[in-house]
Amino acid sequence: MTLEDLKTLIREVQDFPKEGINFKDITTAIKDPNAFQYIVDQLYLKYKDKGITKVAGIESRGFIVGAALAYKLGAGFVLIRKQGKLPAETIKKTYSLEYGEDIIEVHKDAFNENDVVLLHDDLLATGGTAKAAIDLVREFPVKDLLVNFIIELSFLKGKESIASEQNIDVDSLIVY
Ligand SMILES: O=P(O)(O)OC[C@H]1O[C@H](OP(=O)(O)OP(=O)(O)O)[C@H](O)[C@@H]1O
Ligand SMILES: Nc1ncnc2[nH]cnc12
Repeated sequence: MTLEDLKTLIREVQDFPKEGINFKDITTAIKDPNAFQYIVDQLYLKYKDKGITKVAGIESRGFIVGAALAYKLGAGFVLIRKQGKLPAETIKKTYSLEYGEDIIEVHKDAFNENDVVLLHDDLLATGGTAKAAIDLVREFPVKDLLVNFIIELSFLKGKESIASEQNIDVDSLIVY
């Protein structure tokens, strides 16, 4: 498996969920055992020496590889969820994304001062979701925060909007 092989396994669906959106569908990649293993292994190689204590995955597509990666790194896993799904006390952020608006939240006891957090999602588009998730993690006194995506849509400038102002290590496996 190579990055080029992986790219061919990501399906593009035109006009989903709205007209004008070219949706990058990872389901066709992660159902392939070699591709799924390749994604997790590539991210593991990048982060294995960074002292990551917790991977925080963004609902829902950020849970899939995020949880596998946390297991492989020997880290814990934290759920950043859409509003109303987490049972205990939370903190929340409203955000806009490429095709709408939403609220995400995380449990108030999710992180502590010993944590080096790797925030993970499948895809970076406008950066609205990631920025809200970064703001959530930044409410905790964590040691460090790194951010990772499987896919970045660079023409939407999401990386600029999250990395430049906040000086954060942001990386993506595939850039379109
Ligand atoms: O950079 P942005 O413009 O904010 O868009 C990126 C977000 O959009 C998608 O999630 P979606 O809200 O569709 O939810 P899902 O993972 O549950 O499908 C994707 O998984 C990212 O979380
Ligand atoms: N174009 C896109 N494809 C898949 N997920 C997305 N989330 C936001 N924009 C997206």
